[in-house]
Amino acid sequence: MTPPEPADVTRVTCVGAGVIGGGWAAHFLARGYDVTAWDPDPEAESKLRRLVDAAWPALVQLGLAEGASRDRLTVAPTLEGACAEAQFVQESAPEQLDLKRDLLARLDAATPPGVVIASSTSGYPMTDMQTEAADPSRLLVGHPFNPPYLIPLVEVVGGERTDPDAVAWAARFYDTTGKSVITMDRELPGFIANRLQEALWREALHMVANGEATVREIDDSITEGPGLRWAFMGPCLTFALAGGEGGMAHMLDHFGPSLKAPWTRLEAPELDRKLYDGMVTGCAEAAAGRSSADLVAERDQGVIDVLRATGRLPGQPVPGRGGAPS
Ligand SMILES: NC(=O)C1=CN([C@@H]2O[C@H](COP(=O)(O)OP(=O)(O)OC[C@H]3O[C@@H](n4cnc5c(N)ncnc54)[C@H](O)[C@@H]3O)[C@@H](O)[C@H]2O)C=CC1
Ligand SMILES: C[N+](C)(C)CC(=O)CC(=O)[O-]
Repeated sequence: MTPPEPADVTRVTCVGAGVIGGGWAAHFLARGYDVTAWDPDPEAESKLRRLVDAAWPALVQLGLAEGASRDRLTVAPTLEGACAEAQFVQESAPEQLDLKRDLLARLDAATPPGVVIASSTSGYPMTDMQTEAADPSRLLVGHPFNPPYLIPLVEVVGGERTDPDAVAWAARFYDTTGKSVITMDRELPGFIANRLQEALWREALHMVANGEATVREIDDSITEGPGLRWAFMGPCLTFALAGGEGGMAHMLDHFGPSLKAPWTRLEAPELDRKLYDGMVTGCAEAAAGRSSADLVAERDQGVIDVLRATGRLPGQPVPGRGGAPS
């Protein structure tokens, strides 16, 4: 059986309904889909509905699709029931390889033939996860960014046994739902964005472990500095401007040698108790009394303000900037 045309999809299933599965559910609901969720946690439904309720004001600001409603969310009692009529499945279960392998095989068995099944994994190659499925050809990675209902990017990539047509279908489907898609033609652990984020994160952990900087200084160094540029211009083009009229060529001539300077320490630090506690305490200090719900609301408003200011709200196309959500 072939999957429906991406534009004809009306029903989406989200398996695993935590931070990311719930965020995907909010995204699809806001875009006017019927969403069925399944999660083995008995508390999952109340957590999911709380997450969707917290996300909804931001989604209303962005503009809901015609017919979009939180009433179109159903929580199924079984995985099989959740998948029986799915036209697309987004898996967002915990990041454990054996769990993903078994779960993807179960999803494959429960989902109508031809329907594409995407994993939200943050870094496992699909080749390593599709090993147990009877039909691995429809399994692929659709890696989102938190929160999936606001951050446009999704990285799409198949495994060795994925049908390229399934990858192309998923890219078109995500695009239809308003996501900004990067389709990768090969597997890289961590894909593109997490490979970049991981380098920054590793250095942040080293600085905290060594007492070189506090959590707050690290966060301020990005939000008051490079992060302002990165919202609309990537690190490569930004650094080309560091070369003045000479552009990237002058930038490389000038600063190339510092690539060999000990600015970075590429081995991951040991995540021992001291570092763990230092990060947790440092984040509590940086939150300065704001609850997790306060921070989610602040983040959501901040992302919307940035999207608006940089012309990336629906219907705000800006020349030279790809991937505006529709
Ligand atoms: N948290 C983040 O910032 C991001 C996470 N991801 C990926 O999304 C996936 C989910 O991560 P989170 O939502 O952060 O985790 P989470 O811990 O918030 O949620 C995971 C959910 O999966 C459920 N679950 C447990 N066992 C399950 C099973 N066998 N089948 C189905 N569901 C099961 C849990 O009850 C929980 O509700 C992971 O693969 C992660 O790497 C991707 C992008 C960003
Ligand atoms: C922390 N994380 C590695 C799970 C983050 C991601 O995968 C993407 C994101 O939201 O930054």
